[in-house]
Parts: sequence; structure tokens; C-alpha cells
Amino acid sequence: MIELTDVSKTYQGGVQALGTTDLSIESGKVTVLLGPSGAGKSTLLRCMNLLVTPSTGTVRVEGVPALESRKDLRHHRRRTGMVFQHHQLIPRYTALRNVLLGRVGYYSFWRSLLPFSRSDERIALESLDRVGLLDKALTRVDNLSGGMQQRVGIARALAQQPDLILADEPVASLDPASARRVMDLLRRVCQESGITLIASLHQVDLALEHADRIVGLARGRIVYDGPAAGITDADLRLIYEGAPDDSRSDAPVRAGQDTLAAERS
Ligand SMILES: Nc1ncnc2c1ncn2[C@@H]1O[C@H](COP(=O)(O)OP(=O)(O)OP(=O)(O)O)[C@@H](O)[C@H]1O
Repeated sequence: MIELTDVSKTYQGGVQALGTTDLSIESGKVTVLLGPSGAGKSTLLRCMNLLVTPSTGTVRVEGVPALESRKDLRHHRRRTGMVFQHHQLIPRYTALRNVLLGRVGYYSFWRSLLPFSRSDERIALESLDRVGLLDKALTRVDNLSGGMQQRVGIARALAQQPDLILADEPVASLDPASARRVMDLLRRVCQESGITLIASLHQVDLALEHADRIVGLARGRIVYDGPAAGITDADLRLIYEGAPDDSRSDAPVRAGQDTLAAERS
């Protein structure tokens, strides 16, 4: 459903967060981008809906002619729900009002200034029901726990009626028990609706539990790509500690010093 070809990202200042990367994501599966802090997980994830503009390469999405026109990009983003580490909810709004914001992409700017329709409200309430928070619909989100706020974030993504959810460290701010519950929920709602889920995580146990496929990243490179069930201790060491001849630096590769791929190939 998503095909990245020769995608790389070098941020201003010369930090190469992502080396040249090819990746194809199939529909309906749970893919986890796994790796230590700074490995390039968020950058790779955000390249998938061009929240981060790749420095090189192309991103192709099934059913969308190209992502070059504003219209096609808007169409892709409407079909793509985002779940963020820090929720990105509006604290003083109720849960329902936050979830309704998931519907905004369906409207033109002018229409979005008008009240939401009955049908949008129904979709938003159904979404809250699916994450078990219907009874909190009229509660301000700053009065909810961190886990509940993340469930509101998931409900907002569901209200978009997406084909794809990109979840960027969705449980990094939660305690281990809440993190597991939120990941269980995210995977379940996606599987129930046939939504493709791509999540970045740095917790190995959660990744192994929830992913169909793991894409392991280290210093801006894919160093493992395969079924979660097939990952070995050696693969995990490669993701978290680097190859035996690595410099062991946690620093990302700088443009012009990009020798890791050559060392590993
Ligand atoms: N907007 C930016 N400008 C400059 N450098 C950036 C920017 N965003 C990320 N980086 C750098 O790019 C590298 C990869 O960052 P990225 O956030 O993609 O990694 P990550 O694996 O998601 O890390 P984390 O788990 O800590 O979020 C890091 O060194 C980071 O500091």
C-alpha cells in the first residue's frame, strides 16, 4: 500500500536522519519500526505522509496517483490517521470535540468553520465507543489520565475512517501497564477494521507482542526487516548496539560520512 524508493532525509544542519531507504508496506498488517532513540523511526514514519519532506526519493501510495499535487496529498492525509506520543489533543476541549477534529480533513476550509454534522457526531461517538470512552465524551481531556488521552487520540484517528494509521511512539509517555493496554487496543481496532498500522516503538517486548512485521532501524538504516516471530537476539543486538565494527556512537550519520551501509554490505 505504501512504497518508498530511495527515500532519505537530511535535516538542515546536515544531520542525516535517514539514509537511502527502500521499503514496501503491505495492507492490513501491523508493522513496527523498532530502534533506539535517534535511529530515524519518526523520520521514516513521517516521510510516509510527507509530514517530513524526504530529501531524496519517492513515496507512492496505493490508490493515489502521486503525492505531488496538493489534492492527492490531502486525499492521502485524510485516509491516514496519526497518533502521536503527546496526543496533540486540545486540553480544554471535551473528548468528543477532540475526536470530531478527525473529521476536519473531509471539509473545505470554509465548511470546516461551520458546526459538525449529525453524521460526524455519530462517527465521533462510535469512535469513542470503540476505545471504551463513550462515557467520557463530554469530559475535558485535561481531566483524563494519560492512557485515556491516548485512547482519545486513537478515537480521533478512527474518526477519520482511515485506511492507514501512523502511530509515532504512541505509548512512550505511558507507564508499562497502560502502554500495553493502549497497544492492545490500537492493534485490535486496526485489525477489526482492516486498517494498516505502522507504529514506531522502542520497547522490544511490545514490538514482539504486537507486530506482524518488524523493521529494525539503527543510525538511519534498516538493519532488520522480517516477521516479528523470526527476530533473533543477534538481530536485536544489531538494532540496539550496531554491527560489531560500529563506532558505537549514538549520533546519527552526518551527510558525507555515510559509510555504514558500505560497511554492512
Ligand atoms: N527537525 C529536525 N531537525 C534536525 N534534526 C532532527 C530533526 N528531527 C529529528 N532530527 C534528528 O534526526 C535523528 C533521527 O531522529 P528521529 O526523531 O527520526 O529518531 P527516532 O528513532 O524517532 O528517535 P526517538 O525515539 O528519540 O523519537 C536524530 O538525531 C534527531 O535529533
